[in-house]
Amino acid sequence: QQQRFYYFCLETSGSFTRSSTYEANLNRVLSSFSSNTENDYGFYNISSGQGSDAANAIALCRGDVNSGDCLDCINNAATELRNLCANENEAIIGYEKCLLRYTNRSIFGVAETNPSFYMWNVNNVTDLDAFNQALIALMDNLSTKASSGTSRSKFAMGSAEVAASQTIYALVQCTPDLTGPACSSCLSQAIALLPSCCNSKQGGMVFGPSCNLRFDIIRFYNLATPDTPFRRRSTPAPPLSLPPSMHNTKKKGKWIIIITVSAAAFAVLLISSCIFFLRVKKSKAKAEKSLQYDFSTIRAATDDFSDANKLGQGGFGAVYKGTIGSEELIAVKRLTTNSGQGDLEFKNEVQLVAKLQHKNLVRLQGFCLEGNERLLIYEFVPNASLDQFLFDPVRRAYLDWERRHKIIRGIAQGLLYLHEDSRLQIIHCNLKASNILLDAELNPKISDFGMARLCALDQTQSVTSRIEGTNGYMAPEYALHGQFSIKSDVFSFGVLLLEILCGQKNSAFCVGENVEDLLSYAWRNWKDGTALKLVDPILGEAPRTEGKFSTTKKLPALTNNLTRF
Ligand SMILES: Nc1ncnc2c1ncn2[C@@H]1O[C@H](COP(=O)(O)OP(=O)(O)OP(=O)(O)O)[C@@H](O)[C@H]1O
Repeated sequence: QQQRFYYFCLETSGSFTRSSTYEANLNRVLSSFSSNTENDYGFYNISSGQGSDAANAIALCRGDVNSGDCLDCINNAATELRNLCANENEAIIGYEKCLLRYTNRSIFGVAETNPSFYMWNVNNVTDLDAFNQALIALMDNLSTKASSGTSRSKFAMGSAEVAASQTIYALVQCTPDLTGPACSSCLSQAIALLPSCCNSKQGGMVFGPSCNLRFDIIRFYNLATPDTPFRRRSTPAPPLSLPPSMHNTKKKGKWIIIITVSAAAFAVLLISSCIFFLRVKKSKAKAEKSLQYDFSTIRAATDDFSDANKLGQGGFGAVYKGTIGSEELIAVKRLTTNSGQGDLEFKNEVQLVAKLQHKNLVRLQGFCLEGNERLLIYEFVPNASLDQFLFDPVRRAYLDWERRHKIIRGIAQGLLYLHEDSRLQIIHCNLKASNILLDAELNPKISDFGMARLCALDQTQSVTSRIEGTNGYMAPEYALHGQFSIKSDVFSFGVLLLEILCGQKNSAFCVGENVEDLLSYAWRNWKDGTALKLVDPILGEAPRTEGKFSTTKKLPALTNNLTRF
């Protein structure tokens, strides 16, 4: 069983339709790994098709993995990625032992650093300064090795002593199609992420499409000699032995050698530390800059926060529609919550939440911070929120069972990502129909996740006061004792699911003329074996034998691109 670390379904490269030429090419590419045995250095680069229908895939196994495990990992990745990413042209998945990406763009030989992903070991190191020094030197050393002209595999692994009792083990790797300088620059950017991801941690990993690195205080790789042909790499390398001349060195000579080496090592460490921290500072400033918007730009984009552009008012502030340039649509949340959070903390939190990207999450594009103004800039999602469809007697008819089912699946996938698959576990705490936005194809996107972090609020207080404890989405232990966990989100998801199924608000549920409590009604009918009574009559009479509902009523046709009602 392979351990999956991350995956991204990338919407930026567009999507394909079922049975399209691109889909056929993609399937061909993904099924050809097993037949392609020429995989020196565990690297595959396979393409099928021409022009915009071309599917290009790259797969790379960790440099110490043998070819059998490598193929198993890649084939499993191909199957999983196709299941996880329904129809995006581009996607990437990473496991402990391999990564796989496909796209309709030409990617061979191109160094790419986005999307990146990192993880860390939760345990802290004891002597931070000594650890960092050893780590920086080791990473720089491995990075030089992997990107040097002699390294055809673009892979290097090794270890460094922190103290007599502690060793750091690390590996770095680029896809072998990169040139040496491209590999070196890719690895520098990955190394520059270490302080923000893994500072003071005993282990960490940074993954990007073209390069990755990992370190730990436990040896996690197989001992093997880098640059031996890939298929022979399962043999352990012989232990290192000192050159005979050194065994014979007299004590005095030994001391000289040690001092010389130490002085040189110290100089290297000093220089690499300076370069390392400069790099980190530069890359952090760059990332912040690209996320930060000027207030004047947003004011112009929203026509000075005009009422005409106001999309609604939520617990954290009003939301406005805006247009940047001639066509980029954004949604701007003008925060009113005065959390007392410092500017730096706010920026850091935005950086973290902006990295959470999934097709079923509303993308946080940036922020604005000027004087008392704090704005969050999101992608604009054109079809408003689920409640505005589901609880509207006319628009509800657009949501046939197929669409509702797709919405439920999407919400579940987005929530799973927040709970389990993202680098930062997020408990939403306020999952409800108005926080599910619908895009032009009625795909659901969860909004308002990470708000407790962005407003530095105590999650219990903020959410209870905003929900006022009565809206029925909260798990009992949360409503009564303020205890929240991913399980409380699952409870809210269950309530939302029932609402989608019956097409009525939990807080205003009626059976005929009688006002009832949706959860009690659902439970009673479930126990009595009459659960179908819950189903929205608009969906038709009964589910088919395989458990799918079908619509008996002819619904008004949806336009390709629904606009906001
Ligand atoms: N990214 C977006 N694109 C389009 N519309 C949005 C976007 N974000 C929010 N909206 C709209 O703005 C309105 C207010 O959203 P907001 O999330 O602030 O409030 P809410 O969900 O009603 O309340 P709460 O703060 O409790 O979550 C909603 O009607 C929503 O449809």
